[in-house]
Amino acid sequence: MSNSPSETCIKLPEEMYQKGVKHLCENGVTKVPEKYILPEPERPQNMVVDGCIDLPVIDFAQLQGNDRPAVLRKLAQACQEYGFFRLLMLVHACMQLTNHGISNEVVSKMIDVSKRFFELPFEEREAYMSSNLYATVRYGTSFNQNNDGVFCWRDFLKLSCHPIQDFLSHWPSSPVDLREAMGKYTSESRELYGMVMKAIMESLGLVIKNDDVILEDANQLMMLNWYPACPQPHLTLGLPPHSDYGLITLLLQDQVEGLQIQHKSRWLTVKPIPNSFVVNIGDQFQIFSNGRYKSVVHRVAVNSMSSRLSVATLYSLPATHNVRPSAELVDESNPCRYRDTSYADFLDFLSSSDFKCKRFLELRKLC
Ligand SMILES: O=C(O)CCC(=O)C(=O)O
Ligand SMILES: [Fe+2]
Repeated sequence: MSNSPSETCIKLPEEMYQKGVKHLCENGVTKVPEKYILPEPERPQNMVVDGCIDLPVIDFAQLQGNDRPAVLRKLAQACQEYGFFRLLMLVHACMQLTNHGISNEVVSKMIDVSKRFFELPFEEREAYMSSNLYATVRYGTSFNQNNDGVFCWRDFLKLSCHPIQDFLSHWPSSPVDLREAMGKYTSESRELYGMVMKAIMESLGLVIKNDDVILEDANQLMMLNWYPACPQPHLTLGLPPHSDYGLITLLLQDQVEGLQIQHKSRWLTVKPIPNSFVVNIGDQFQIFSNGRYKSVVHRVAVNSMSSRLSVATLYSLPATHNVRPSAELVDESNPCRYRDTSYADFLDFLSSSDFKCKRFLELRKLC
């Protein structure tokens, strides 16, 4: 399909776009407005999509059991080759797992209450809108609505989560069960993060103590992403190609597919599978591992049939900490590959970047 001829292109006042995609759809938009239409080469159907990817599966029960060394080897391979893996929470439906980090009930309540948040009347959601990137509770749209030339087909609610007692009372009070359901999810997700991070460190041959800053003080941020069903999904994207900034991201998604990862120059769709999380390495961990583990570019496609929800919990070093390659992973044959990076460097990048440049890591490379 060619770029839509201007006479058929919908153009709306800028403030309409700032209110988000859900608001547009609620106001009867039946075609994708010009603001969301990507240049032809960047449209999803013009980049090779090569089917689905079976991400390496890390079975949480096995990771906690006698097979740990073998699972850690698999984990190392997944982080080197894909930068992504699937964390399977339950192996057999009938098996009672203890210590498995997060319960099905907490996960399904989290998905349910998130969907109900996005279904609230616009006036209620709007109360949390802010263009301030530092806001600890922020409802917004697109990737970076302050800068994006072309907008993405996504609305989001961003919540700071750690320490929870500092933030819970600022989170939306509607739906009435939001704070309780998301508070529980946040705490259980953090437990899971601790176990996953210890395993990732161990897979690199590193030991991490419970009071290490990476465990105890890691910043925790939750991104609730809502991708409304889109009348012309071939023209736009839910999220543009990007890598995540932090250490690792734990991604929970509903049953609608949309996430695609770049692997050997191809775009591959990650099928949603119940009882599992998708875990990916972020830029900070690529730097920390001196390039051993990969922070992989991914994006989100939208579709005309269903809206989609995902909850990305991003763990990163506290804003006061610089990230640099671990001394234990630097030697003569593995020279230091990245310059020291502060959170301020990242925010500078974020506020200056546009839709086409989402590769913060490239700017931090030494060789
Ligand atoms: O919606 C998804 O599947 C991915 C979301 C994502 O990449 C992000 O929030 O950084
Ligand atoms: Fe992401």
